[in-house]
Amino acid sequence: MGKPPNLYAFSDTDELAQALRAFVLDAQHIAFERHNIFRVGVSGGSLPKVLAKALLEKTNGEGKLDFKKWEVFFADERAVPLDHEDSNYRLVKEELLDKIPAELGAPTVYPIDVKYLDDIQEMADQYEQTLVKCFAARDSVRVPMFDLLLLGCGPDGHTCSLFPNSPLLRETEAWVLPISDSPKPPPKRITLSLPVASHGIKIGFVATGGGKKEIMKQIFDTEEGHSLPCGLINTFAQDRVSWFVDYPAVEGVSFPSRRGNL
Ligand SMILES: O=C1O[C@H](COP(=O)(O)O)[C@@H](O)[C@H](O)[C@H]1O
Repeated sequence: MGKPPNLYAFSDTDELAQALRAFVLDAQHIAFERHNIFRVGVSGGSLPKVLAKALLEKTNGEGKLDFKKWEVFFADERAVPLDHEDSNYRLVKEELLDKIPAELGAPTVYPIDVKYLDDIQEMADQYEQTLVKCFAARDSVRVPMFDLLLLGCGPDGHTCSLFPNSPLLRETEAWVLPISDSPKPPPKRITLSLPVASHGIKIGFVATGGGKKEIMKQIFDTEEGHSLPCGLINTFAQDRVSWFVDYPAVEGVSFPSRRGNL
């Protein structure tokens, strides 16, 4: 596998959130040094709640989040209105964005263009154009490099809206892809392609709860797990990937996890 990903396990989500905060602060620091802006791709699902705990709860910890220099993009999004209960934007907004204290500044957020709810190819193309404008022209950058990608892992090993055995996993050119038959509802979505979802300076996965332990065993302990979407990102991005999990999610996993500390 080359350089293996980092697997950090914690006794509860409070501890996990503290470590995730340190990880995000580190990524922010690297990004500010690099280009004084912090480009983050976020997922929906269970991630926004844990992320909000990491970023909003007061800690004694060092480091300041400077949200006004953040640009927030969506690793995947469902083709629904932005206030719909299935919208990843709505989830991230309600869990995190709406709760950021004014003194920390407000990020620039890039939701999908809901004009294209009935044409997901066009929606994906438009979102790709958004990335092109923010990250530099497509001609000069083959694949955009996020400062930080924050991803989830479904119980089937999907991440973003890249599902196991999907032909979308073979895409090498497009940055953003439409999907019309997602096995998990709602069916119509857009997603970062695998090359983009693997192209973060840092990539953080968050997976919690016993419901994830079987898939974690597959991803980390089996050969077949390497071809699951999460496993492919581990393989491509190697030690740029860090997993933040709780003990129930790695019960029975043999791959070495570091307990409690980054
Ligand atoms: O459908 C989705 O699922 C994944 C995983 O969700 P989780 O609830 O198991 O963490 C999520 O990362 C993705 O953004 C979402 O659209």
